[in-house]
Amino acid sequence: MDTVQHVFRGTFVHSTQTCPMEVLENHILGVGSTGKILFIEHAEKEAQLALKWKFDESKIEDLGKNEFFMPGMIDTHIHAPQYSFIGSGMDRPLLQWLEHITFPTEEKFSDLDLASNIYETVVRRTLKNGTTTACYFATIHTDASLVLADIADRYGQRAFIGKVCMDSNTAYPEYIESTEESIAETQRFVEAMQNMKYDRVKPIITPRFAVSCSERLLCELGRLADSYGLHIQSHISESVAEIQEVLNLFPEYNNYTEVYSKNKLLTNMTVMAHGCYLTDEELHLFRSNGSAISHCPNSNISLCSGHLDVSNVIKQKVKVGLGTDIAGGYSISMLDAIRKAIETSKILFMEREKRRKESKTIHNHLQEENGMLPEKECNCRIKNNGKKVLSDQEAFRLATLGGSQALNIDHITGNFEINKEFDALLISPEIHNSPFDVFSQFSKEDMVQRFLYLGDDRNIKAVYVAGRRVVPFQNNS
Ligand SMILES: Nc1nc2[nH]cnc2c(=O)[nH]1
Ligand SMILES: [Zn+2]
Repeated sequence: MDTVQHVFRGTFVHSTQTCPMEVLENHILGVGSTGKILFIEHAEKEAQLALKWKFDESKIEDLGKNEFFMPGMIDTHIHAPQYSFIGSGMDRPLLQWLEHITFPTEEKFSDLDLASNIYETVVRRTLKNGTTTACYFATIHTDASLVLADIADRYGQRAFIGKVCMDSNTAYPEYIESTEESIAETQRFVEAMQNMKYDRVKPIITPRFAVSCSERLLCELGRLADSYGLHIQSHISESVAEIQEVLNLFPEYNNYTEVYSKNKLLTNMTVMAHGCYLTDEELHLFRSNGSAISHCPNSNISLCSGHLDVSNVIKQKVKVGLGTDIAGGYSISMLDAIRKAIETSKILFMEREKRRKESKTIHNHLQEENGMLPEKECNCRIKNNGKKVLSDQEAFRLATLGGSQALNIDHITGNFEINKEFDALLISPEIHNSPFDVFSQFSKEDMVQRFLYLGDDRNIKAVYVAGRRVVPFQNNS
């Protein structure tokens, strides 16, 4: 029997398959020596649990008043080198932004000192903001990508690391590899990562996007992913100009999704960023292949790329998580991704309503809504009840359990179910300098909601990955 490493008593908030946000008050959670959750029960069972798991009740760590644990957040799409220009260059559309800002910056990451410096900063910053798992794009440089892996491991962050592959770049030909080089270097990267035997840092096959990859490269990367049993990440249907470019480059394919699927890049271990313009037919292919979408709402807005209708993605039963897409997105915080996902959903709802109201009389509209009364005439939350707007709870689930499903690691992390690893954030709403206020009438649900909308890293008192406290940072990291 595993020995108990930590026992916490207090409030635990998480998502399950059936409930987007479950608030467990006065509970007790035990973490074993391997970092796995051994039990989570109502605190009235304390004595029984102490007997069964052989721990001393005086060792229980009590949470402060109004504090709670939530699962660590999962950033399913982030470009580590782009942290060096975060919050700048937001006035260009995607393809121009890549050519003029992104590629010239990434090219410089052949310099290992630069890479090490930026990568250490990004790992620290993401961890401090509660990202316990990050799915990173690095650059085309193998050795610098290995540096990122090493830093993530040293700080204890759970991570996927992608050495970026691109053998076609007419926009900025200085930043490119040959097809053979890209394949050989990917193999070298994967084998070097496997030799390191990191516990929680894994390689991920990373064709940048179809615009910058030849068909042969895509095909060989699909083969490599298959033969090594690896995860895959890329971009898809982010902007209209990008889609047009893909259709020009790959005229023999019916749509963007087919370019990846026919090259074995759309598997149940694939996460594709954006997907703003995917048709239901393409979403169907995602679903049947078990592939996921990383919804990156900040980036979609910042680069004026488009909007993803995440409610439709959920309705089509496609796996979906959230991503910051640094530096297309300007915020490192997954709390921002939660907020922007909700706001995008509201914008889409209002646009739909506007179109509907323009084309129909109010009378017809109400009939179509199954007799639902207009908002003024009833008390119900018409938008959420009508399932038209992403709820706060659902957005919370996307940032935690949804991300773990998207990355196919939901058997390991994503919530506080027994046997999963304890990836968790200790949230303290009443910390000194808190960005929001707590009033006496607040329920625990109110507290969580205020944190999601108003909180920041100041409220994240501690971060745990697999039971190990990784924030505040330890001396060796
Ligand atoms: N947002 C974003 N989209 C891309 N498509 C190809 N590369 C990129 C990138 O670095 N960022
Ligand atoms: Zn991206």
